[in-house]
Amino acid sequence: MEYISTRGSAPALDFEGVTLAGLASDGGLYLPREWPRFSEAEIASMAGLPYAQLAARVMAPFVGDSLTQEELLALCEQAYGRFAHDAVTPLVQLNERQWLLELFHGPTLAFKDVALQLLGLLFEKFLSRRQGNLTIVGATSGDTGSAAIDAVAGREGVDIFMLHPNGRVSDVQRRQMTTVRAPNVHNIAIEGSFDDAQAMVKRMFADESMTNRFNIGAVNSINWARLMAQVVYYFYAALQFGAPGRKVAFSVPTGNFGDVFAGHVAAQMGLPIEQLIVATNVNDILHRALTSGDYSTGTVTPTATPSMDIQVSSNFERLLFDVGGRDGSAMAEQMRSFDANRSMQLTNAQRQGAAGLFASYRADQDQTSRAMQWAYQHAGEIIDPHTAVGLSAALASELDPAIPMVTLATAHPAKFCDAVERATGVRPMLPARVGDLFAREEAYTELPGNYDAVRDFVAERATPAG
Ligand SMILES: Cc1ncc(COP(=O)(O)O)c(C=O)c1O
Ligand SMILES: N[C@@H](CCOP(=O)(O)O)C(=O)O
Repeated sequence: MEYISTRGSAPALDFEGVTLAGLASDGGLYLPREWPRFSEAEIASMAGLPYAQLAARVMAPFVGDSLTQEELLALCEQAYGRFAHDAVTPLVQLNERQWLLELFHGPTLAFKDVALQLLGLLFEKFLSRRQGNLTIVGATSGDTGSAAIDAVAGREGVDIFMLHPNGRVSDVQRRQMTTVRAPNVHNIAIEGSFDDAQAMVKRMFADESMTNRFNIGAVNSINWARLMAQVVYYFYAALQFGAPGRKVAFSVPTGNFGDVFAGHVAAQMGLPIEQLIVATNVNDILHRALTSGDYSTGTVTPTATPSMDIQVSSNFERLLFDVGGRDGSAMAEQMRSFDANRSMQLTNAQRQGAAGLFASYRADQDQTSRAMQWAYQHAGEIIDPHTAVGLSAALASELDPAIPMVTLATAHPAKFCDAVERATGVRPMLPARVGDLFAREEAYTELPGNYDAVRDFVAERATPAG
């Protein structure tokens, strides 16, 4: 399998290469040169497979010859063996039409674990074949950080520097990052928003004073391997509803557009997905882009769904490239203009290409609270506010009610216990597997929202490439 950059001028790489590279050297994002496609018979033959086996089958075409099938299966069994539910990502029924796909049974209680548990093992495998160290630089609005730190803490040959927006993540999210004690883990709280942190991370990939000394790697969904692993649970859910013979729709709480792009990939691979709903909070740039073609940033508004307080959605570039004609130089020009103006118009091809599969929806705080209340009163389920944004969209959908509607439940409600308690009167408890989170000591460094300060901090502590 060969991977190309959305901006057309970075070298094509194989799976091992894109996993270690993260962002492409031209500033673009890698994706497969062509989508692999399963026949209906191949999809039917996946029904009933345990999660790890299904994962190895779905991901095999993307991995190519970077791993043998046995190696890939062994990594999947190790990664998904750490989940607290036998089904890994169980489906829960809310009523005759509405379902939740619970993605939060991993070690850090959010959907990020599904991909990051595997990515930590992939890094270890690929680094063992090469000499040298990897310096991971990541940005988080709360969940990627803890999942990535859990996945790489204490691993040989890897340092991780995780930037979170100071004061804009929940207490549980912050503590899940800052109470991990391992010499290779460095937490940085920066002044500003997630977008500011993400922009600094991308800048570091383009900074030769850093890339000449360090192998900079990515754990955010700019890394293709993250998205690849997220494709699997769309298959897992759809197969239970009778795919390939029956269609299914998904409502996806969206911020950086990684999770919902994984649904797009599943559809390209032959999964019968009728619709993907991009559900946003009031930071609704994606909803505006999909309904009017206007992709313009505003200021980021802090909400009770902090992990989705994002305006610049990295993976939207992958969609625009894919549905807009796969023209790397046009995409590079469009993104240059976006970077300069903080605003761009989608082309007709991009709008029409997206309209085939995607719908969008924006939930404000009241609608989010009402969805939490609805889940509790009608189905006895306590859900987190991010999931509630998705459920609000799912409940408002006018799609054919015969098509099952699956909302991705992206986080455990206890990660956002204050917001859940305000909406439902119930305070969810943290599962025992996160241990004594509030008794442990925190360690993190506060830095200004200034690239030079972050670069110097990383450069002083990271291990050179070797
Ligand atoms: C709990 C939760 N829900 C939803 C999202 C949005 O997912 P994505 O950024 O892949 O669109 C995030 C952050 O990524 C998250 O942490
Ligand atoms: N919501 C995310 C933001 C980063 O998104 P990613 O999927 O690109 O890592 C978070 O919780 O950190």
